[in-house]
Amino acid sequence: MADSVSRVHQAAALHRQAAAIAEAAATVLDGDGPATPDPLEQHRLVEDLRVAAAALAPGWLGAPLEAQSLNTPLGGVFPPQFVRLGVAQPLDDARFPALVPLLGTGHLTIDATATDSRVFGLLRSILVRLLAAAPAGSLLVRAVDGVGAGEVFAPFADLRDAGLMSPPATDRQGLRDVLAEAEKWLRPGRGVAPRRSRRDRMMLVVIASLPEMTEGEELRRIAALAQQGPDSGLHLIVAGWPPPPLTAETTQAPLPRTTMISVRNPYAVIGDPPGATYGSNPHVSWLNAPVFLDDDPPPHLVEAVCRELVAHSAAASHVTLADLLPETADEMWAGDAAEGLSTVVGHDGDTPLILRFNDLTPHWMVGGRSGAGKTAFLVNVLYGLGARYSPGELALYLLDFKEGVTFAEFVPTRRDRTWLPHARAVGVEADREYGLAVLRELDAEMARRSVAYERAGVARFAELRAAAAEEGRNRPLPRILCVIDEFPVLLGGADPVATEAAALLDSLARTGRSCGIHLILASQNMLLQGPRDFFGQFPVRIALPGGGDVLEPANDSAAGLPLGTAVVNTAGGLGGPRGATRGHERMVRFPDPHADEELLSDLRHKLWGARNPETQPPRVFAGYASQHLADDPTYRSALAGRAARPAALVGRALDVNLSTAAFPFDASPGRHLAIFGTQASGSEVLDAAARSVAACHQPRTTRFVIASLVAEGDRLAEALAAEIGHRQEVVVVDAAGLAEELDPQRPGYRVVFGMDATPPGGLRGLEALLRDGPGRGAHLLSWWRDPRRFAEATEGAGVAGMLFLNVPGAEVAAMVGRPLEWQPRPNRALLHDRHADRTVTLVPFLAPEGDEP
Ligand SMILES: Nc1ncnc2c1ncn2[C@@H]1O[C@H](COP(=O)(O)OP(=O)(O)OP(=O)(O)O)[C@@H](O)[C@H]1O
Repeated sequence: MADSVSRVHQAAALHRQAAAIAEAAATVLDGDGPATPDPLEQHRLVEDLRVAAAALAPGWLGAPLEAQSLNTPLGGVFPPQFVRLGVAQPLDDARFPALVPLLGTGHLTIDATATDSRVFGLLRSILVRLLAAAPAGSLLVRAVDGVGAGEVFAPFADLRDAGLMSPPATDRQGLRDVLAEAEKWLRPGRGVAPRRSRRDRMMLVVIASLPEMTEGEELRRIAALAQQGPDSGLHLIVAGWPPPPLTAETTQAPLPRTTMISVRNPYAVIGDPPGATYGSNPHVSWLNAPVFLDDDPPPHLVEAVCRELVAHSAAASHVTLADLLPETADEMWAGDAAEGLSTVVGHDGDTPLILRFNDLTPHWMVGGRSGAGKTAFLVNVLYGLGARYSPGELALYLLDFKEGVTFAEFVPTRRDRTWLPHARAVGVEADREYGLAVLRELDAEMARRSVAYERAGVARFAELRAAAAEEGRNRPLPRILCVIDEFPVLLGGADPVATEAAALLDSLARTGRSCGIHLILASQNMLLQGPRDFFGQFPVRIALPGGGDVLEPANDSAAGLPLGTAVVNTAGGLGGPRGATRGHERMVRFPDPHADEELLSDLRHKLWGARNPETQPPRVFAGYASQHLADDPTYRSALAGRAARPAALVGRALDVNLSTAAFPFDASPGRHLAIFGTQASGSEVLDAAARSVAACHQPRTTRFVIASLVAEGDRLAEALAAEIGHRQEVVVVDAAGLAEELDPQRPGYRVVFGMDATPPGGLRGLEALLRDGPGRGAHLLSWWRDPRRFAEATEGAGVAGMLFLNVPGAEVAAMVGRPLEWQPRPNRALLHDRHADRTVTLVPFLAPEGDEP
């Protein structure tokens, strides 16, 4: 620190000295003075200027790059203030480096774009100088090149992974994104007392050429950034400014706080820098000597600088999953959750940052754009906790509402049968209904715990656990952590699911803390516009790249974060005074847990191996997965002869247990099942329903009549007849045969594929069968592609069980007789039982063929 202060003092002294020399030189260089300057005197001054330039722009900033040694060390004073643009040549044989102040002062504009080879070379040489001279990682470059497709920035591409340079924006939207990021970089709270700069990073926006169609709006934003930027460490280099005016609207003044370069042939003229002048003559506002701009730097030089910066960033960011885990094997599962849970979430320099779930920091919120490493961060936290606390101390409920695999690694798969033993329920690409069911389960657990508090007469979770231990309960009460990725999906939409989910989340957020129930809500799009006091329950805010929204609007500390870093704030995102450090905010680096798959896999196997062998695997809901009758536990127990009464099993309900959705048959009139939907999956659900009913009956105790009236049903009907034929009497009929079989006096099941295709007159017996059949053990299981045909045929004779596939909500409402919450979507169905007045959304049973990967 003292070192850098003294270096700043030194630079300031050099600056004063150089300014004095420049002033003396200017008198002579202002060639339009009355007397022709003495060449000898000019040579002497040029020499003085060279000395001054070497002091102001040492090393990388001012040396000729073609002669620059690769061994010149990188880094130096922050910020590198002066940078060389080229060589000024007042006389044929007298030259000195032409410098401008840029970082820490203002901006640079060039009146030609990088399509001019001199500008092209200049931009690269300025970039390599600044990147090499600034302390590694302290200069973030945002690049725009509307015309040249980013070619000028190509040699710097390696800096992208280190987060130091963005991929060049090449169109108007890209420009807007860059401007938006730069605007975020601006310090808020202008107009309040100036604060000491806390930033140790600067942002440099380099526009090599504006995209076509750039409009007045963007140009104004650039001008506004130029006005406000320097106070916040934001600087611009704009080539092609002012842009050629297309309309009065796009006519632009020079940018404020800017040194302007005007490219002539073969030299350039450099205007006065902001707030200063090169000359003493008030009529001359430029450096009164032609300047030959620096050429494109040697490629190996750029490459070497980039390589070293990337290596530096990799070394600085080298945190591995092992750094977040307990150090020794003895510490595995040694944690006691009575007072809270804690884990290391990342490293601040060399210091591990420990975060907690306890009374003070009960819930966390995580924000970051897509690809910012949210999954990585959450997976780290889950393994960190899973390694420290046993499943008896910590239970996990994991919900992911986006397409992706955030939590898929915690559940058993065909390839790897292990699972994270703490996981109780895992939803991958979960449905909102499933999310709601999980919240209900947590709410019920919270209610049970609240009652236990009252009974035990205690107020704190640790006391509750102690009381339970005294009562001789040998298992401690675990803390529960529920992680919800993309939680806005659950709360989105103005429907009853959203309303109930919001109420449950609110109650969990408020009351959960005292019951040992904790939440992590994550999203790429925070919109913290819900009730303020709801978000107030989340004191821990973690901002990953692009996730600054989780912080207070006035807190800009997450601007420009590279991948693998996060701002962790434990004061609800509050910024607070820009002091040297903020006690409640840290920037940490965190690893990509999947960088070392072997370590990860070993860890999961170790945790799984240590579980109580009686632990059940988590209940898993994978939104995209099909469900099959053959895997269903209720069906299996029916096959084993344990069915209490016949029921058609049609799918798995969207509840936490994925319970089997069943339609039971009894003797009440109307006890039949009708399946609706044009999709052929209707025939598959009917097939599952018929198989399951057959399984519920002891062999040779009932009779099945099977008819397929549509081509889509033929194959299934045939296979079904063969299958059921092993256990029960089966008759396969055509439309005419079916008409005969619609006889309520004959017990048994009629299974009809495509019943809407019955020829006219073929449904005459239907009404009687529907009404009187059940009393005699006769039931109809049918699939209708067209619900209207069903309505006409049944004419109000009730069918109690209706299962809807791709049937619009309005039609469902008309058939059920009242509105129901239903949006038809792939792989989902709605089952309504009129008698029980129950409706469930479910994943229907499909035939196993065809949908397996
Ligand atoms: N700390 C890290 N260091 C380096 N690479 C990382 C780090 N964290 C994540 N990554 C990589 O970045 C990519 C995106 O990470 P991740 O999937 O975690 O992001 P995400 O925010 O969950 O994205 P999405 O929301 O789109 O799923 C992955 O390829 C991952 O390997």
